[in-house]
Amino acid sequence: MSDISPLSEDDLAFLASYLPPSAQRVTKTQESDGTTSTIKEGEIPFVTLTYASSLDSMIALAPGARTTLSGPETKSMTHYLRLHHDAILVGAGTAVVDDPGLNCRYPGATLQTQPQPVIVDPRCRFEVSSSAKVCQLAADGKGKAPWIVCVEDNGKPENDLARNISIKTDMAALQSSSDSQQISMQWLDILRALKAEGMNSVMIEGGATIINALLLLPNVVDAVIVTIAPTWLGRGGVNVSPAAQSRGGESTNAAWLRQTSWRQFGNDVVLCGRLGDRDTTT
Ligand SMILES: NC(=O)c1ccc[n+]([C@@H]2O[C@H](COP(=O)([O-])OP(=O)(O)OC[C@H]3O[C@@H](n4cnc5c(N)ncnc54)[C@H](O)[C@@H]3O)[C@@H](O)[C@H]2O)c1
Ligand SMILES: Nc1nc(=O)c(N)c(NC[C@H](O)[C@H](O)[C@H](O)COP(=O)(O)O)[nH]1
Repeated sequence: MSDISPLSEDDLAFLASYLPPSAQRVTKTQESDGTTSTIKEGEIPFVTLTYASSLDSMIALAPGARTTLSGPETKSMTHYLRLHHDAILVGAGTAVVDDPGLNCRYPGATLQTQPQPVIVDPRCRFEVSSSAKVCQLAADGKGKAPWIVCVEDNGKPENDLARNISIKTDMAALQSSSDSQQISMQWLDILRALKAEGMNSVMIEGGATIINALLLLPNVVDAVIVTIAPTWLGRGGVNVSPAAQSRGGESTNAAWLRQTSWRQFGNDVVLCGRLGDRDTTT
Protein backbone atom coordinates (compact mmCIF):
# COMPACT_ATOMS: atom_id res chain seq x y z
CA MET A 1 0.00 0.00 0.00
CA SER A 2 1.50 3.35 -1.06
CA ASP A 3 1.95 6.20 1.45
CA ILE A 4 1.10 8.59 -1.40
CA SER A 5 -2.52 9.65 -2.01
CA PRO A 6 -3.72 10.61 -5.49
CA LEU A 7 -4.18 14.31 -6.24
CA SER A 8 -7.60 15.82 -6.97
CA GLU A 9 -8.72 16.54 -10.55
CA ASP A 10 -8.31 20.27 -9.82
CA ASP A 11 -4.72 19.73 -8.63
CA LEU A 12 -3.94 17.76 -11.82
CA ALA A 13 -5.49 20.50 -13.98
CA PHE A 14 -3.34 23.12 -12.19
CA LEU A 15 -0.12 21.21 -12.94
CA ALA A 16 -1.00 20.11 -16.49
CA SER A 17 0.53 22.97 -18.48
CA TYR A 18 3.88 22.69 -16.68
CA LEU A 19 4.40 18.98 -17.38
CA PRO A 20 6.61 17.72 -20.20
CA PRO A 21 6.35 18.01 -23.16
CA SER A 22 4.09 21.07 -23.31
CA ALA A 23 6.61 23.92 -23.00
CA GLN A 24 8.31 25.52 -25.98
CA ARG A 25 12.11 25.46 -25.98
CA VAL A 26 14.12 28.54 -26.94
CA THR A 27 17.22 27.74 -28.96
CA LYS A 28 19.93 29.79 -27.25
CA THR A 29 21.40 29.43 -23.82
CA GLN A 30 24.03 31.09 -21.73
CA GLU A 31 26.10 29.11 -19.22
CA SER A 32 26.83 30.88 -15.93
CA ASP A 33 30.51 31.26 -16.87
CA GLY A 34 29.46 33.54 -19.74
CA THR A 35 29.99 31.16 -22.68
CA THR A 36 27.08 30.95 -25.07
CA SER A 37 26.10 27.77 -26.86
CA THR A 38 23.25 26.90 -29.14
CA ILE A 39 20.81 24.19 -28.19
CA LYS A 40 19.34 22.39 -31.17
CA GLU A 41 15.68 21.49 -30.96
CA GLY A 42 15.33 18.23 -29.02
CA GLU A 43 19.03 18.05 -28.15
CA ILE A 44 18.44 18.12 -24.41
CA PRO A 45 15.53 16.76 -22.35
CA PHE A 46 12.63 18.80 -21.04
CA VAL A 47 13.90 20.09 -17.68
CA THR A 48 11.71 20.66 -14.63
CA LEU A 49 13.40 22.29 -11.64
CA THR A 50 11.54 21.55 -8.42
CA TYR A 51 12.20 21.94 -4.71
CA ALA A 52 10.56 22.74 -1.37
CA SER A 53 11.44 25.98 0.35
CA SER A 54 10.68 27.75 3.63
CA LEU A 55 9.45 31.35 3.74
CA ASP A 56 13.07 32.46 4.21
CA SER A 57 14.13 30.57 1.05
CA MET A 58 15.87 27.77 2.94
CA ILE A 59 15.70 24.18 1.78
CA ALA A 60 17.33 22.55 4.82
CA LEU A 61 17.96 23.48 8.46
CA ALA A 62 21.74 23.18 8.00
CA PRO A 63 24.20 21.69 5.52
CA GLY A 64 24.04 18.01 6.27
CA ALA A 65 20.54 18.07 7.82
CA ARG A 66 17.75 16.22 6.06
CA THR A 67 14.74 18.50 6.52
CA THR A 68 11.14 17.69 5.64
CA LEU A 69 9.32 20.75 4.35
CA SER A 70 6.60 19.26 2.12
CA GLY A 71 3.32 18.21 3.72
CA PRO A 72 1.47 15.07 2.57
CA GLU A 73 -0.28 16.86 -0.31
CA THR A 74 2.88 18.38 -1.80
CA LYS A 75 4.71 15.08 -1.26
CA SER A 76 1.98 13.48 -3.40
CA MET A 77 2.57 16.23 -5.97
CA THR A 78 6.30 15.42 -6.08
CA HIS A 79 5.53 11.75 -6.69
CA TYR A 80 3.00 12.70 -9.39
CA LEU A 81 5.69 14.81 -11.07
CA ARG A 82 8.16 11.92 -10.81
CA LEU A 83 5.62 9.75 -12.66
CA HIS A 84 5.72 12.21 -15.56
CA HIS A 85 9.49 12.38 -15.99
CA ASP A 86 11.96 9.90 -17.47
CA ALA A 87 14.67 10.79 -14.93
CA ILE A 88 15.07 12.41 -11.47
CA LEU A 89 18.39 14.14 -10.89
CA VAL A 90 20.04 15.26 -7.63
CA GLY A 91 23.53 16.42 -6.73
CA ALA A 92 26.04 14.48 -4.67
CA GLY A 93 25.36 16.72 -1.65
CA THR A 94 21.70 15.71 -1.58
CA ALA A 95 22.49 12.05 -2.25
CA VAL A 96 24.94 11.95 0.69
CA VAL A 97 22.80 13.94 3.17
CA ASP A 98 19.30 12.69 2.33
CA ASP A 99 19.98 9.12 1.18
CA PRO A 100 16.96 9.57 -1.14
CA GLY A 101 14.98 6.73 -2.68
CA LEU A 102 14.39 8.63 -5.95
CA ASN A 103 11.56 6.36 -6.99
CA CYS A 104 7.89 7.05 -7.68
CA ARG A 105 5.28 5.83 -5.24
CA TYR A 106 2.30 7.55 -6.88
CA PRO A 107 -0.62 5.07 -7.17
CA GLY A 108 -0.36 3.13 -10.41
CA ALA A 109 3.42 3.53 -10.86
CA THR A 110 5.03 0.33 -12.16
CA LEU A 111 8.69 -0.68 -12.45
CA GLN A 112 8.48 0.22 -16.14
CA THR A 113 7.17 3.73 -15.42
CA GLN A 114 9.73 4.39 -12.65
CA PRO A 115 11.97 7.39 -13.34
CA GLN A 116 15.69 6.84 -13.82
CA PRO A 117 17.59 8.14 -10.74
CA VAL A 118 20.62 10.26 -11.69
CA ILE A 119 23.24 11.55 -9.21
CA VAL A 120 25.76 14.20 -10.33
CA ASP A 121 28.89 13.14 -8.46
CA PRO A 122 32.20 14.02 -10.14
CA ARG A 123 34.16 13.58 -6.91
CA CYS A 124 32.66 10.14 -6.11
CA ARG A 125 31.27 11.31 -2.74
CA PHE A 126 28.15 9.15 -2.74
CA GLU A 127 28.83 5.61 -1.62
CA VAL A 128 27.07 3.26 -4.01
CA SER A 129 26.32 0.29 -1.78
CA SER A 130 23.48 -2.12 -1.15
CA SER A 131 22.57 -0.11 1.97
CA ALA A 132 21.90 3.11 -0.02
CA LYS A 133 18.11 3.57 -0.22
CA VAL A 134 18.14 4.07 -3.99
CA CYS A 135 19.99 0.74 -4.43
CA GLN A 136 17.74 -1.07 -1.95
CA LEU A 137 14.63 0.05 -3.85
CA ALA A 138 16.17 -1.13 -7.12
CA ALA A 139 17.01 -4.51 -5.57
CA ASP A 140 13.39 -4.78 -4.34
CA GLY A 141 12.04 -4.00 -7.83
CA LYS A 142 10.56 -0.70 -6.60
CA GLY A 143 12.82 1.60 -8.59
CA LYS A 144 15.67 1.65 -11.08
CA ALA A 145 19.40 1.35 -10.33
CA PRO A 146 21.00 4.83 -10.27
CA TRP A 147 23.18 6.41 -12.90
CA ILE A 148 26.17 8.34 -11.55
CA VAL A 149 27.30 11.34 -13.62
CA CYS A 150 31.08 11.33 -13.30
CA VAL A 151 34.19 12.58 -15.03
CA GLU A 152 35.37 10.38 -17.90
CA ASP A 153 38.02 7.85 -16.74
CA ASN A 154 37.54 9.05 -13.15
CA GLY A 155 34.33 7.31 -12.00
CA LYS A 156 34.13 4.47 -9.53
CA PRO A 157 34.23 1.00 -11.08
CA GLU A 158 30.73 0.07 -12.25
CA ASN A 159 28.83 -2.82 -10.72
CA ASP A 160 25.25 -4.06 -10.87
CA LEU A 161 24.22 -1.41 -8.30
CA ALA A 162 24.88 1.62 -10.51
CA ARG A 163 26.00 2.76 -13.96
CA ASN A 164 28.38 5.59 -14.79
CA ILE A 165 27.46 8.34 -17.24
CA SER A 166 30.82 9.84 -18.15
CA ILE A 167 31.24 13.46 -19.10
CA LYS A 168 34.40 14.66 -20.86
CA THR A 169 35.93 17.27 -18.54
CA ASP A 170 39.15 19.19 -18.99
CA MET A 171 41.01 17.74 -16.00
CA ALA A 172 44.28 19.46 -16.93
CA ALA A 173 42.58 22.86 -16.71
CA LEU A 174 40.94 21.83 -13.45
CA GLN A 175 44.19 20.69 -11.87
CA SER A 176 45.79 24.03 -12.64
CA SER A 177 42.77 25.96 -11.32
CA SER A 178 42.90 27.55 -7.87
CA ASP A 179 40.02 25.43 -6.56
CA SER A 180 41.07 21.88 -7.33
CA GLN A 181 38.27 20.50 -5.11
CA GLN A 182 35.64 21.91 -7.43
CA ILE A 183 34.90 19.98 -10.61
CA SER A 184 32.40 21.92 -12.64
CA MET A 185 30.60 20.29 -15.54
CA GLN A 186 28.56 22.23 -18.06
CA TRP A 187 24.84 21.55 -17.67
CA LEU A 188 24.45 21.23 -21.41
CA ASP A 189 26.99 18.39 -21.43
CA ILE A 190 25.16 16.58 -18.62
CA LEU A 191 21.76 17.05 -20.25
CA ARG A 192 23.00 16.07 -23.73
CA ALA A 193 24.42 12.87 -22.24
CA LEU A 194 21.08 12.07 -20.59
CA LYS A 195 19.22 12.76 -23.83
CA ALA A 196 21.62 10.44 -25.67
CA GLU A 197 20.59 7.74 -23.18
CA GLY A 198 16.95 8.22 -24.17
CA MET A 199 15.86 10.56 -21.36
CA ASN A 200 13.30 12.99 -22.81
CA SER A 201 12.43 14.67 -19.52
CA VAL A 202 14.41 15.25 -16.34
CA MET A 203 13.07 16.41 -12.98
CA ILE A 204 15.84 18.15 -11.07
CA GLU A 205 15.21 18.08 -7.31
CA GLY A 206 18.27 19.89 -5.95
CA GLY A 207 20.10 20.57 -3.77
CA ALA A 208 21.09 24.17 -3.31
CA THR A 209 24.21 24.19 -5.51
CA ILE A 210 22.29 22.78 -8.43
CA ILE A 211 19.17 24.91 -7.94
CA ASN A 212 21.22 28.13 -7.67
CA ALA A 213 23.10 27.27 -10.88
CA LEU A 214 20.03 26.28 -12.89
CA LEU A 215 18.00 29.33 -11.88
CA LEU A 216 20.52 31.28 -13.99
CA LEU A 217 19.88 29.14 -17.09
CA PRO A 218 16.43 30.17 -18.36
CA ASN A 219 16.87 28.51 -21.71
CA VAL A 220 17.80 25.17 -20.20
CA VAL A 221 14.99 24.97 -17.61
CA ASP A 222 11.49 24.53 -19.04
CA ALA A 223 9.42 24.66 -15.85
CA VAL A 224 9.99 25.59 -12.21
CA ILE A 225 7.73 24.13 -9.53
CA VAL A 226 8.38 25.34 -5.98
CA THR A 227 6.65 24.11 -2.84
CA ILE A 228 6.55 26.84 -0.20
CA ALA A 229 6.01 25.55 3.32
CA PRO A 230 4.56 27.89 5.98
CA THR A 231 7.68 27.98 8.13
CA TRP A 232 10.91 29.93 8.57
CA LEU A 233 13.91 27.63 9.03
CA GLY A 234 16.09 30.45 10.34
CA ARG A 235 19.66 31.56 9.77
CA GLY A 236 22.27 28.91 9.20
CA GLY A 237 20.07 26.98 6.81
CA VAL A 238 20.82 25.92 3.25
CA ASN A 239 19.72 28.86 1.13
CA VAL A 240 18.31 29.09 -2.39
CA SER A 241 19.61 32.41 -3.66
CA PRO A 242 21.29 32.49 -7.07
CA ALA A 243 24.34 34.69 -7.65
CA ALA A 244 23.55 38.36 -8.24
CA GLN A 245 23.68 39.46 -11.88
CA SER A 246 24.69 42.70 -13.48
CA ARG A 247 23.75 44.26 -16.80
CA GLY A 248 25.71 47.18 -18.17
CA GLY A 249 27.49 47.55 -14.83
CA GLU A 250 24.19 47.78 -12.87
CA SER A 251 23.05 45.04 -10.51
CA THR A 252 19.83 43.37 -11.49
CA ASN A 253 17.55 40.58 -10.25
CA ALA A 254 19.19 37.18 -10.42
CA ALA A 255 16.13 35.48 -11.92
CA TRP A 256 12.42 36.00 -12.57
CA LEU A 257 9.55 33.57 -12.96
CA ARG A 258 7.04 34.39 -15.66
CA GLN A 259 3.70 32.77 -16.57
CA THR A 260 3.23 32.04 -12.88
CA SER A 261 0.40 30.08 -11.25
CA TRP A 262 -0.15 29.50 -7.54
CA ARG A 263 -2.28 26.91 -5.74
CA GLN A 264 -2.68 25.74 -2.17
CA PHE A 265 -1.92 22.04 -1.53
CA GLY A 266 -2.81 21.28 2.13
CA ASN A 267 -0.94 23.86 4.21
CA ASP A 268 1.67 24.50 1.48
CA VAL A 269 1.61 26.75 -1.55
CA VAL A 270 2.82 25.54 -4.94
CA LEU A 271 4.24 28.12 -7.33
CA CYS A 272 4.75 27.12 -10.97
CA GLY A 273 6.38 29.25 -13.65
CA ARG A 274 9.02 29.53 -16.34
CA LEU A 275 12.32 31.35 -16.09
CA GLY A 276 12.76 34.47 -18.15
CA ASP A 277 12.50 38.21 -18.00
CA ARG A 278 9.96 39.90 -15.75
CA ASP A 279 6.41 39.17 -16.92
CA THR A 280 4.65 42.47 -17.55
CA THR A 281 1.62 41.02 -19.33
CA THR A 282 -0.63 40.71 -16.26
N1 LIG B 1 14.00 21.08 0.27
C1 LIG B 1 14.35 20.56 -0.88
O1 LIG B 1 13.57 20.55 -1.83
C2 LIG B 1 15.70 19.96 -1.05
C3 LIG B 1 15.99 19.30 -2.25
C4 LIG B 1 17.24 18.74 -2.41
C5 LIG B 1 18.19 18.89 -1.43
N2 LIG B 1 17.89 19.56 -0.30
C6 LIG B 1 18.93 19.80 0.71
O2 LIG B 1 20.01 20.49 0.08
C7 LIG B 1 21.23 20.15 0.75
C8 LIG B 1 22.27 19.74 -0.26
O3 LIG B 1 22.59 20.84 -1.08
P1 LIG B 1 24.06 20.98 -1.66
O4 LIG B 1 24.17 22.29 -2.34
O5 LIG B 1 25.02 20.64 -0.61
O6 LIG B 1 24.15 19.77 -2.64
P2 LIG B 1 23.71 19.40 -4.14
O7 LIG B 1 22.75 18.27 -4.03
O8 LIG B 1 23.35 20.57 -4.96
O9 LIG B 1 25.07 18.77 -4.63
C9 LIG B 1 26.20 19.58 -4.87
C10 LIG B 1 27.27 18.71 -5.47
O10 LIG B 1 26.81 18.16 -6.71
C11 LIG B 1 27.88 18.15 -7.64
N3 LIG B 1 27.57 19.12 -8.70
C12 LIG B 1 26.54 19.97 -8.76
N4 LIG B 1 26.59 20.71 -9.89
C13 LIG B 1 27.68 20.29 -10.57
C14 LIG B 1 28.28 20.67 -11.81
N5 LIG B 1 27.77 21.60 -12.62
N6 LIG B 1 29.42 20.03 -12.16
C15 LIG B 1 29.96 19.10 -11.39
N7 LIG B 1 29.44 18.70 -10.20
C16 LIG B 1 28.31 19.29 -9.81
C17 LIG B 1 29.12 18.57 -6.88
O11 LIG B 1 29.70 17.41 -6.33
C18 LIG B 1 28.57 19.44 -5.78
O12 LIG B 1 29.40 19.52 -4.66
C19 LIG B 1 20.88 19.03 1.72
O13 LIG B 1 20.78 19.57 3.03
C20 LIG B 1 19.52 18.54 1.26
O14 LIG B 1 18.76 18.04 2.32
C21 LIG B 1 16.65 20.10 -0.08
N1 LIG C 1 9.83 18.14 -2.45
C1 LIG C 1 10.65 18.04 -1.39
N2 LIG C 1 10.18 18.35 -0.17
C2 LIG C 1 10.98 18.25 0.92
O1 LIG C 1 10.52 18.56 2.05
C3 LIG C 1 12.33 17.82 0.76
N3 LIG C 1 13.15 17.69 1.82
C4 LIG C 1 12.76 17.49 -0.54
N4 LIG C 1 14.01 17.03 -0.77
C5 LIG C 1 14.31 16.56 -2.10
C6 LIG C 1 15.32 15.53 -2.11
O2 LIG C 1 15.53 14.92 -3.37
C7 LIG C 1 15.00 14.43 -1.12
O3 LIG C 1 16.18 13.75 -1.08
C8 LIG C 1 13.86 13.57 -1.56
O4 LIG C 1 12.63 14.25 -1.34
C9 LIG C 1 13.84 12.31 -0.79
O5 LIG C 1 12.64 11.64 -1.08
P1 LIG C 1 12.69 10.11 -1.57
O6 LIG C 1 13.42 9.33 -0.52
O7 LIG C 1 13.41 10.09 -2.88
O8 LIG C 1 11.23 9.74 -1.72
N5 LIG C 1 11.91 17.62 -1.58
